[in-house]
Amino acid sequence: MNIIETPLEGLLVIEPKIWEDSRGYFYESFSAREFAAADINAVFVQDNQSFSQKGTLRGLHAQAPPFAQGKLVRVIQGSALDVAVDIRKHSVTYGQYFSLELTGENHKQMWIPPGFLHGFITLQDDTIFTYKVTNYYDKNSEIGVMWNDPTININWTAHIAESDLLLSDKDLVLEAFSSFQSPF
Ligand SMILES: Cc1cn([C@H]2C[C@H](O)[C@@H](COP(=O)(O)OP(=O)(O)O[C@H]3O[C@H](C)C(=O)[C@H](O)[C@H]3O)O2)c(=O)[nH]c1=O
Repeated sequence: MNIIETPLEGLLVIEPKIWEDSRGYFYESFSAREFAAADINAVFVQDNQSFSQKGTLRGLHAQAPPFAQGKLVRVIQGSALDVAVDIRKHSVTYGQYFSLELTGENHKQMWIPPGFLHGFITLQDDTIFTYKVTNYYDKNSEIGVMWNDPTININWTAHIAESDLLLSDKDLVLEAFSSFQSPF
């Protein structure tokens, strides 16, 4: 697998080796041996999967310590613009984001260590988004910032009209970044 660093220290793009033949394709979607060889410190305890129609925006979410999660994210079917926001208080890139289109065709993944808000917007109907996490879900540890916070200023809607967005009630009332107290 190819590992590509991003401008946010620790946040990585992973391009697995794809084996294609007349039947289709095969690839190792995760290898603890490859992660160890790349010195990526991650022990996964839970896999998540969500199914969304085009224009669904989930985020910006994280879990606070001691339930902070590292996430290995990918799209199995469809496509999504995936976004990670650095909320490590002492990071030189605090408040900055990185985004990448993950699709069922490009097989790209993102390793998002603890200390980042995560979210995505789906760009096609019937998009299946799946990810491995390094800690269990803990509802009381959930933290979040509004998807359209003007300080972070994520360009979500280059592909989707804002009027077509689908968000949960929870995601309509998350915090403003200006008042957000990061626990990282
Ligand atoms: C996250 C989670 C949720 N749930 C249950 C509890 C909720 O009633 C229901 C739907 O959860 P939610 O609306 O929070 O799902 P998303 O909006 O996709 O949340 C995720 O969105 C962004 C993209 C993330 O990176 C996080 O993993 C997560 O916050 O699933 C569980 O049982 N286990 C879990 O790990």
